[in-house]
Amino acid sequence: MEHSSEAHHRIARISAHLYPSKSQMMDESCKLSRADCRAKGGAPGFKVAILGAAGGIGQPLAMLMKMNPLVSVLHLYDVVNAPGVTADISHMDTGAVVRGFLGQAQLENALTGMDLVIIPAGVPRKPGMTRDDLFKINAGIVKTLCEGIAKCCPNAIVNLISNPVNSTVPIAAEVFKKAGTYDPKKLLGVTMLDVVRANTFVAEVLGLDPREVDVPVVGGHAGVTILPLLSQVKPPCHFTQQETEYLTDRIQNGGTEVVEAKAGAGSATLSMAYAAVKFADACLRGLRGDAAVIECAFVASQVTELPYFASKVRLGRSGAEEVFQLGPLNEFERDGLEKAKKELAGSIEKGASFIRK
Ligand SMILES: NC(=O)C1=CN([C@@H]2O[C@H](COP(=O)(O)OP(=O)(O)OC[C@H]3O[C@@H](n4cnc5c(N)ncnc54)[C@H](O)[C@@H]3O)[C@@H](O)[C@H]2O)C=CC1
Ligand SMILES: O=C([O-])CC(=O)C(=O)O
Repeated sequence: MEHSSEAHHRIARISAHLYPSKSQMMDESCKLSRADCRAKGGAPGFKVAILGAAGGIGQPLAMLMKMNPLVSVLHLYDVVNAPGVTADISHMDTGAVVRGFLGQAQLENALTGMDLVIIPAGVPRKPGMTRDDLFKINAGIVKTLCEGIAKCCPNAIVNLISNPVNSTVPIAAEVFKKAGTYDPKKLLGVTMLDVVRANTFVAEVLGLDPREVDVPVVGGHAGVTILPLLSQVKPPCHFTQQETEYLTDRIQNGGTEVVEAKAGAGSATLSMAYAAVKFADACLRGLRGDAAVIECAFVASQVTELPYFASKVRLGRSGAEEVFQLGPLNEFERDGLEKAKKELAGSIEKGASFIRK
C-alpha cells in the first residue's frame, strides 16, 4: 500500500497544477514550480521569435514551428493574447521550449538572443483593398519591431511577412541602416506563398504531384510584381499561351482569391503559415550549414536596377549568401518583368522614404 504522506504529496501536486489556490491551502511545501523542474531547455537547436504570434498567421505558424526539430526555443510575442497562445502551444510534446511575451514592454526580452525572427504582425486586407492600402498601419508596426531587432538581436535572420512586403522590406532595411546593424544577407521578405501557389496551380494544369513541381517566382509580392517564370518550371514542360495567361493571372491574384473567399474575415493564414514554416525551415537549414538550400525571397539585389528584388537565393550560415540571376526569359516574361519593375520601384521608394524622411 502506498505510504499515506506520499499519497498526500501526490494529490497536492496534481491539485497544484489544476487549482493553484486550493493546493496552497492543502500543502504549501509540496508545490512544484516550473523553475524547480529539471528541464533547463538546453536542447541543441535555434532560437526563433514570432512577432504577431497570436494572429491568423501567427497561431498556426507558432504551432508548426513548435513541431520543427531544428527549433530549441520559441518566443511568441504579440500585443494581445500571447499568454493564451503560449500556454496552449507549450503543451505540445515536442522539443522546443515556448515562452510568451505580451506588449511593447516585453519586446526586448522576446528578441534577446534570437537566431531567427519571423514577423507576421500587422493588419490584413479586406475585399477591395490592395496590399499597399495596409502601408499606413503596417509601416509603423514594422518600424517599431525592427528597432527592437536592431537593439536586441542585430545578428538574427529576419523573415518579413507583413504586407506590403514590397515596402516593408525597404522600411526594415532603413531602420537597420540607421541603427548601423544592416546586413543585407539577413533581411528576407517572404514570397514563399507565391511559390507554393505556383507549384500547386501548375501541378493542377499539368496533372502532376505538386511536390514534384518547382516554379521560380521573382519580382515582388503584390499583383503584377509577382512574376512566375513558367518557362523555367521543373520538371521541364510546355504551356499553351492560354495556360500561361491563366496561370500567371491566378498566381498574381492568389492572395485576392483568398481575401474574396474569406469575405471580410482576413487574408491567407493557413497556407501562409505553411509557406512561412517552409521558408523558415530553409533558413534554419542554411544556418546549420546545409549545402544547396535554395528558395525564392525578396532581398537586396543587383539582379535588376532595383535595390530589392525577389529571386532564387542560396541560404547559408549568414543568410542569403548568393542571389541568383533570373536566367533566360521568354517574351511574355520580359514584358511582365518591365511591368513588375515599374510598380516595384514606387513601392520600394515609398518604404525607404518612410524612414529616411
Ligand atoms: N507575405 C505574404 O505572403 C503574406 C503576408 N500577409 C500579411 O501578414 C500580416 C498578418 O496577417 P494575419 O495574421 O492574417 O493578420 P491578423 O490580424 O490575424 O494578425 C496580426 C497579428 O499582429 C498583431 N500585431 C499588431 N500590431 C502588432 C505589434 N505592434 N507588435 C506585435 N504584434 C502586433 C495583432 O495583435 C495580431 O495578433 C498582414 O499584413 C498580411 O497582409 C498575409 C498573407 C501572406
Ligand atoms: O493577399 C493578401 O493580402 C495576403 C497576401 O499577401 C497573400 O495571400 O499573398
